[in-house]
Amino acid sequence: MESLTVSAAPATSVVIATRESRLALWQAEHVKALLQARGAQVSLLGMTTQGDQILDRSLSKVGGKGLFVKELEVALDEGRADIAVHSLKDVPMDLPEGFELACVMEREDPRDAWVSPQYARLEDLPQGAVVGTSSLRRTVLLRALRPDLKIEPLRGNLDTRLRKLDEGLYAGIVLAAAGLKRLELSSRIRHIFETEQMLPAAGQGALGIEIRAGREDLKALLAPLANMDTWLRVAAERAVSRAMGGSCSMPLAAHAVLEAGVLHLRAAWGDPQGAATLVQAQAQTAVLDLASAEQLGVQVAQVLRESGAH
Ligand SMILES: NCc1[nH]cc(CCC(=O)O)c1CC(=O)O
Repeated sequence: MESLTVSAAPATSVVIATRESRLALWQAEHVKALLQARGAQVSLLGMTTQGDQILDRSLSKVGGKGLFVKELEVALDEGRADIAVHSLKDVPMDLPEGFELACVMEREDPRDAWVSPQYARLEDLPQGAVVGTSSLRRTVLLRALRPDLKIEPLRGNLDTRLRKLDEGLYAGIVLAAAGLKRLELSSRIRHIFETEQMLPAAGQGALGIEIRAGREDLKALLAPLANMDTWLRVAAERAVSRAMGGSCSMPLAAHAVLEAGVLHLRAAWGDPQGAATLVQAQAQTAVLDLASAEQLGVQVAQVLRESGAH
């Protein structure tokens, strides 16, 4: 198993750049508490990103999920902050030159949740019911399960999405279980989809900490926060996305589990304009390090492409 080589003395004071949604603040506070417990002085620098501001269009049309991390990276670059805490799902496959992922932390529930005031499960929806999601992945997975449903766009942070549901615009919506659990909104969950039914997005439920490349003092401080099992799983998942073209705005799902040293990876792709059927692939390998996890991802992506994903 890969270990983190650390050569500098750990940083003692840290500024965390964070978006200001409730979930982003929860995540930043979570890391703050962990670092404070290790004796560091920690403060938060809150900021609004383009991803938070653009609510009327699908992110895949205006530049993708990178919009959630760009401003935070500028703050790191200018030295106004030291680290940025991200939902890994929102982090582009390749970080810009000069930045790196210092660690991947323990994963929350990676699955998707069904949220609906009226219908306990997706199966209970009447023909043609309206389901809210702006995720291409959720759209193609929902369509494969229920081709009759009408999928309508739904953007905004978790509270905004729940409010739009409560306003009656949708029969139900699909959200990441992780965000709902972190914000103590689990009571809104009617049903959690098994991963076989609704394959999660690469990195869903995992947090990653981004730093400017070469900040060895920060790496030394953050090393104990890393969870190697999660890191191996998301390395494989993210490698599928990268090998499929790197864009996060793709109708692509990738999910890995680690059992007795064997990494099992599944991926699915759907054509939002084409048939409701999914292209699926899976593979497993005894995993030794991040490089072999990524190799598994590349292999699965190749099978997807050979089966018609593009
Ligand atoms: N796309 C937005 C987003 N980014 C991260 C999460 C929370 C779950 C996670 O940490 O992966 C969510 C909400 C959602 O997809 O419902």
